[in-house]
Amino acid sequence: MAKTHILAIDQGTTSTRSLVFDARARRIATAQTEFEQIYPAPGWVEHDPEGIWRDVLSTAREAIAKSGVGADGIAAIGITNQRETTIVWDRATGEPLYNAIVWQDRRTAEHCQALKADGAESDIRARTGLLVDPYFSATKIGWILDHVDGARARAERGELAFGTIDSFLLWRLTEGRVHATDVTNASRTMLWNIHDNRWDAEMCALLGVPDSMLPDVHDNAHIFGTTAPGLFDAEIPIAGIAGDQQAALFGQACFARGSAKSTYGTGCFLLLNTGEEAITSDHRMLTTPAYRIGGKTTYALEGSIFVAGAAIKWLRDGIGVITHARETNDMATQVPDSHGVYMVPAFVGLGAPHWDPDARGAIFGLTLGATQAHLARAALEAVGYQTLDLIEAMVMDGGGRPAILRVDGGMAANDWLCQFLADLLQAPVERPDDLETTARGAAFHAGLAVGLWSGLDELEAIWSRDACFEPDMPDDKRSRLIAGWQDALGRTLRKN
Ligand SMILES: Nc1ncnc2c1ncn2[C@@H]1O[C@H](COP(=O)(O)OP(=O)(O)O)[C@@H](O)[C@H]1O
Ligand SMILES: O=P(O)(O)OC[C@H](O)CO
Repeated sequence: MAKTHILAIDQGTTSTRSLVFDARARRIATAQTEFEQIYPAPGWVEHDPEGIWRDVLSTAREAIAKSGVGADGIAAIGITNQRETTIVWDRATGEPLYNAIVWQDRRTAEHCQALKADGAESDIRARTGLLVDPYFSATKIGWILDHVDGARARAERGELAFGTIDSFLLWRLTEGRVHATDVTNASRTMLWNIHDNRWDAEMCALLGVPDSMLPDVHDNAHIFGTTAPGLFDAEIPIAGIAGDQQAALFGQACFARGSAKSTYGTGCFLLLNTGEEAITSDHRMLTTPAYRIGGKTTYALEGSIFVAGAAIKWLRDGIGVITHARETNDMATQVPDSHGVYMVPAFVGLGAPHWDPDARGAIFGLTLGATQAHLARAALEAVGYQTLDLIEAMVMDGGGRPAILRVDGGMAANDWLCQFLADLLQAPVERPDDLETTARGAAFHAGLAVGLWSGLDELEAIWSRDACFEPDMPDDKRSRLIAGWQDALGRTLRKN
């Protein structure tokens, strides 16, 4: 059978999906399952690695079956994953020593404070492009080595392996034959030198991670290995790996310097392609490889907002203002403005560009005329204002102002939000016909590696648009709205 399809595995924070794409990158089959979040203590978040592996295998088999092309028709597998989440396993048995410690987990906050107090932040930033924060993998690895009996000694003897989820899945898919990752996942560990393209010995020493634990690092489009016999009805090359936000940038065909995508799910992650230049941000953005193909790295600036769709979920589950997230679209349309109501959704602090972990959510401007519709509109507007703040920070960093913003994620289905984004950013907002851009990005990498697609030009031609929202708001209104947001934000930030 002709091998013309790609299986993408998208292992996310709350669900595991497997999707089959055809040679035009059209999604022809999807299988998905949600899984358990484990909260052993306040601020701790874990996942069961064995459960993740079972879900990957079962959804992959189901998606292949649904596609009707059979394992024989699959040219390659692409993996994309929640980033930073950390697993340490035994090289001899493949068994994890501890649950996966998830990117949201804050248990290493004190370690990070100590690193900052020791003045390590600027060096870490210069080498890795990251801020010092429990978000990234290195302090999580250290925690496992220091809290699982005998782990540090075993790591020093070379008996243990570390990996982000992609790397663990690759190990399992190849039955322990391959211990590797890609450059985007490596770059989220705080151990990877983004300029020299190597594990950084000084970072490993500073953070107490033996280099024998670390995976080999390859391009995103690369034949990492082949699935072990018996897992599927055919042995399939694993030919693409990328962290989920970088995969979404790639899936959105943001290949040119200055192109940008924003993914609106629970939170929002905005990545701006900065070409061959790794821009160090003065405004607390992250510098990150977007992709590496043929040994050549393309970089991005990244801004992360912790709460986007989660505020809509709060309107539904927390205070019962709506029954379905999609209702917010009509509610926002019903009123001419938010009636002076501003929501600052700092439910878990504020991420980029403020990084204020102690800020808390607030609603300003309430009068007796305020209604549920105004509240819904204010929640959507807050996503727009925060996106604008990220773009302005990136512009000040020298990343350039994106001519167009491409959006995806569940919340991008909201037309009103897309229009408001266009109005605030004064730039067209484009939505692709398939919002599963993360999986598509992983499929793109895998397809490139096995020659299903010839190069970026062909991928760009494959990308197709569902809608384009053009800016249409008078300047004075825009300025007035933004001034109101900045006032509300200023009152919320803890330093005020
Ligand atoms: N039409 C909509 N309008 C506003 N918010 C929405 C809409 N549809 C979904 N959402 C929000 O988007 C989020 C789901 O998006 P998704 O990309 O599936 O998130 P994740 O992958 O982070 O779980 C939820 O928080 C939900 O409240
Ligand atoms: O799994 P998601 O879509 O919530 O993405 C998580 C990010 O990769 C965390 O950095």
